[in-house]
Amino acid sequence: MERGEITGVVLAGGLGRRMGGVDKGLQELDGRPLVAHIIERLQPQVGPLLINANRNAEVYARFGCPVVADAVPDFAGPLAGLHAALAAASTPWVVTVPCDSPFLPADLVSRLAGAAEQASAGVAVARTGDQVHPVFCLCRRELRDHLGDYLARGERKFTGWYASLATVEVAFDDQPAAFENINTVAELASFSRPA
Ligand SMILES: Nc1nc2c(ncn2[C@@H]2O[C@H](COP(=O)(O)OP(=O)(O)OP(=O)(O)O)[C@@H](O)[C@H]2O)c(=O)[nH]1
Repeated sequence: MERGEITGVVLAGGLGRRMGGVDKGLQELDGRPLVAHIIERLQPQVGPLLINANRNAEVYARFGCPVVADAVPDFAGPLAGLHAALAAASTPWVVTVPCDSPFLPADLVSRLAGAAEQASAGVAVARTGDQVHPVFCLCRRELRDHLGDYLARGERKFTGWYASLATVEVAFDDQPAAFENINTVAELASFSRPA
């Protein structure tokens, strides 16, 4: 799979409750919004980029890529963001990353893509140790309707969605710190780049 066949999606559509309800993707780390850190890491790994956000669309638009909101109402979780991205993307593959893991692996997409191809899987997700990180998800665009049906049934769990699909988990045990995420104001204040 070529890099240009993959749309990168920054998931920034959450409510940020543990941070007091702020728009997490716009909170600053080292003087720049989290979303800017993510774009810097993700852009070289993909073709087109999208931001998925449910608030402050005009602010996110300043980062130079299309902004898409969830179609499923009421903050249905990150799967709603993936669904919105699958509907908006024009490439055969989409990869999502959360807005709150600013030092995501530089080889994230190539490793997910290589594993998906090798296993003929439609979904590839990252894992470190026993912990699966389903919001780091590469998936085929043609799974949009399958995901739409799942959400329409009121289902919300990421792992439940892909359980019935050909899926591969890709171990990143060489760089677990790259998956650390920021949930609270205190974590934002003390967050540092992995060694
Ligand atoms: N599109 C979309 N993305 C979401 C939604 N909820 C969470 N996310 C994203 O999923 C990723 C992980 O989010 P969490 O930290 O679990 O949720 P959050 O809303 O950001 O923060 P909390 O409310 O503190 O849990 C982040 O990138 C969020 O932006 C949602 O309802 N819609």
